[in-house]
Amino acid sequence: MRSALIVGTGLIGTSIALALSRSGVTVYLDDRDTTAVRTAEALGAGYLEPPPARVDLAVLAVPPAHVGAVLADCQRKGLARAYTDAASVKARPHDEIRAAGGDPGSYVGGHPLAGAERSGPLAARADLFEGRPWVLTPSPQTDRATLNQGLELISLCGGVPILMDTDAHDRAVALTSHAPHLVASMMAARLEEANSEYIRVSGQGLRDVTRIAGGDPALWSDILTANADAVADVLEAYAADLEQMISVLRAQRGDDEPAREKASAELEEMLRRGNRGHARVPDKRTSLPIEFIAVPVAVPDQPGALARLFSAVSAAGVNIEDVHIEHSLDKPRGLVELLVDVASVTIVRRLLDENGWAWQEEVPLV
Ligand SMILES: NC(=O)c1ccc[n+]([C@@H]2O[C@H](COP(=O)([O-])OP(=O)(O)OC[C@H]3O[C@@H](n4cnc5c(N)ncnc54)[C@H](O)[C@@H]3O)[C@@H](O)[C@H]2O)c1
Ligand SMILES: O=C(O)C(=O)C[C@]1(C(=O)O)C=C[C@@H](O)C=C1
Repeated sequence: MRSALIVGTGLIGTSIALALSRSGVTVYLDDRDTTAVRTAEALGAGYLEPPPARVDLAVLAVPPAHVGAVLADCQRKGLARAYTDAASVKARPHDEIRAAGGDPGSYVGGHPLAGAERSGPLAARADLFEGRPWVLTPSPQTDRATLNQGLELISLCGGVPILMDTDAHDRAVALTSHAPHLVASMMAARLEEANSEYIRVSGQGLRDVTRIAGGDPALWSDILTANADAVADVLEAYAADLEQMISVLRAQRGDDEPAREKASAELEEMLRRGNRGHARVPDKRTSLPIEFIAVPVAVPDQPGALARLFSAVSAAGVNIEDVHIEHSLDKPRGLVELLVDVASVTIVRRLLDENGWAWQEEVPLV
């Protein structure tokens, strides 16, 4: 791929543009919001002027409801040889493309499974898609050259391609992304009017389960309405679980000892089901065929402390595969979990001792 046009230079479009520019692709930027497109240009994501000739690939990183019309418009103008999008739902944009008179041959649907709860170009990162799944939904009409451009895009962004049909994709993300987002919003909504004394008594758990509730309501309302049935199916399953858990907990206040025991067993089984489901969530640790160890290190809440820790580890030639940070609100320190491969643990442990860092027993992750 030599040239690309990115339409929609928000979080996803600018992240794709940065990744492509970094790989030497000439990238042109377009957005109906001039501030967004100028910001993306200032970040080094690409050029503001219209492409002087047909580009190899146009990527439509606009909200799902806009994909059909934007694609038809770009195809009418003949802006690219091939087209893809990044929308979080696939069946409805496919239908809208047909309805808007778009050419299905030069289009392949796309959806990178990476993002953030922040919108706009300032939240963009060139490495956002590294190691992340990226679904392509070719239709029977999609031509081979277009599919290859989609695959090359994913490869240039460091993603992992997955081919699916649109309905299977939408059912999958209803379970793995859309319903969890709505539930995170509902959990966070319960905090809106809660007593602030109660909210103060919160730890990392609440932040973990509500982070995505910070997402853009307009975008998420578009996503959820475009995948409404599949999301409602998942919510019905949650509702059955919720009903069961309410009865299980209410049973604890009765005098019926056998009923209480049965309820406790059901509660524990739900928690075990949760453990088993959680263990199936893929992440960098489980998707790579290497054994990782997490080394938890106490880090003082001081300017430069993290940088000192990271540079000490990298100076020893050890790659930090991933890092999790847990802040202590009431203590002047946090807990930083360094993920390193099993062969490097002894080196890291010695290095931490030599430099006076307090570390805990490492936790094997796979
Ligand atoms: N946010 C995520 O985590 C995430 C992850 C994967 C995929 N996606 C999908 O990527 C797409 C973009 O999401 P985002 O998070 O980057 O949103 P964003 O709000 O950060 O960016 C969207 C951009 O599209 C522009 N835009 C809207 N309509 C347009 C039009 N008709 N023509 C030209 N520009 C237009 C907006 O001005 C905005 O700059 C969405 O389809 C979303 O479903 C989002
Ligand atoms: O990590 C996040 O903040 C996201 O919300 C990313 C996330 C998700 O994993 O559900 C959200 C929507 C997208 O379509 C793809 C990815």
